Amino acid sequence: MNVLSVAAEIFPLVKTGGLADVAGSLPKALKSHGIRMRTLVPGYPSVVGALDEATPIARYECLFGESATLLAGRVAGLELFALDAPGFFHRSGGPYTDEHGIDYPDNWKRFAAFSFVASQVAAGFVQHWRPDIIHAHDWHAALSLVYLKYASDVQIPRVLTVHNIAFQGQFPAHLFSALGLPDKAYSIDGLEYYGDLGYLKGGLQAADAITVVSPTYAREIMSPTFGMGLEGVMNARHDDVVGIVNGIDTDVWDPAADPYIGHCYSAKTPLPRLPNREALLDLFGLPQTSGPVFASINRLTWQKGMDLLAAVVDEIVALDGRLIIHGNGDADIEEAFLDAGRRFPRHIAVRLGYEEEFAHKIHAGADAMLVPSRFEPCGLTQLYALRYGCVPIVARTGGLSETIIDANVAALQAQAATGVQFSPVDTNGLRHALRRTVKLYRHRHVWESLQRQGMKTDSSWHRSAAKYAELYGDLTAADMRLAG
Ligand SMILES: Nc1ncnc2c1ncn2[C@@H]1O[C@H](COP(=O)(O)OP(=O)(O)O[C@H]2O[C@H](CO)[C@@H](O)[C@H](O)[C@H]2O)[C@@H](O)[C@H]1O
Repeated sequence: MNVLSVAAEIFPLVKTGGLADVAGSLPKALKSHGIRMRTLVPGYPSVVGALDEATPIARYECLFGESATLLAGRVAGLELFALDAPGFFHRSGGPYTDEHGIDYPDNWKRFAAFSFVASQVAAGFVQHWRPDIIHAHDWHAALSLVYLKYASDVQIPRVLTVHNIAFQGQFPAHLFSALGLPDKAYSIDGLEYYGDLGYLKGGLQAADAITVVSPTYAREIMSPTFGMGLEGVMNARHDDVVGIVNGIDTDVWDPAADPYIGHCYSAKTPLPRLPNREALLDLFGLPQTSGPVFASINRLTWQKGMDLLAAVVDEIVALDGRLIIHGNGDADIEEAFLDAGRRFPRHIAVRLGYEEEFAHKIHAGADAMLVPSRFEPCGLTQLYALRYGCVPIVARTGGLSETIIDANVAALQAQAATGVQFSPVDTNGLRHALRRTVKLYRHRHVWESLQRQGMKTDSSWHRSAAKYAELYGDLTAADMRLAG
């Protein structure tokens, strides 16, 4: 079976978060199910520059006002199509925002052009490669399903994955006429969204199946608290929604063969974490300690609850813990952590930005990974932490609640616990979780059991890839029944 995946990011070429990790690792995991997934991505310079033997397969003289070339090529075991449209994608900022973090004003057009081309590839535009399914990710690609449904003669089953319903691609309605879609696409069953255009909303309506990155989040976004305005659509599409937890790329995240860490180790020999811990404290300029080393590798945003963490740093200091922060995001949260680092230089170290190498070193050396998200569709950081024997301390929400087993009495007795969950997700809940964690940490055998159970957890794509394969199979079978 051939599947066209459509994503705005893909690891290792362009990444602002978990979407890239999933788009980069799912195709490999599907191979053993006989599925050949090729991914269309925007032709950012980092993508176009990395393509091996890039072959131009189509040329657009005027694609939404820009010239563009559709390229095919391979990178790191991935089969890619890249839409090389310099006017849209060769920019000095990030994939969606300029260097000041401001959304590009023409995002509506950039991702409409990208999605339009995706719909053409889905419809069999590329010689010798016809997809059986189109699988779009998040709002940047959602319009591809709308183009396919309303503006194509060829139809194939359409799948949309919601990685985070907070990002919806909402634009003024007057832009509709520039999208080249028939009028009927602007309706309550289509793109219309509270009088605006809703790219994600349109994709949710046009999809034959909607996947959400955990069953818990799939339920949560049917409520106003988490649905962010789309709860009505999610409820209406209820029968076509399936929650599938993300897997991780166990080749990229493997403490037994990680090129970024000084001392490799595995569940059988977890002791060598100690030199990694020492090296990590040195790297971040913190004194060595017998107290717990907490870390958080995160976007510094409200969603991730990083303002809550910044508000309780005094608790970590009082518990004689260390805290390592790596990430970037909202200016006030960045400043709150920098300030904490200045106030408690022996306890708190901050490195703004994001580098894969630091992320790996931190997972391999820290004792506990803090993930205090207010909502979390799935979450990958806690899965990487599990595999690295870095005990996850997570908010009880979304995918975090179903991937980490709380160290309650029953779970500890059964030797099943892998971390700490906390609720309510506020500063009191987080303070309580920190105190619980330190108590567990002081019981070496209990702590080592948490680490061992975590490292034994299978967070690979194994089970989840099978669920995607099953979904694709069901959709193509239904499609053939309709055609027959
Ligand atoms: N400041 C930063 N800049 C760049 N990268 C950073 C970063 N901080 C952390 N990262 C990295 O980005 C990834 C984070 O992925 P997550 O899944 O935890 O959250 P994210 O909100 O990005 O993804 C969304 O999509 C994924 C995939 O479906 C869901 O798991 C998740 O719940 C949902 O919010 C990790 O690889 C992490 O190391």
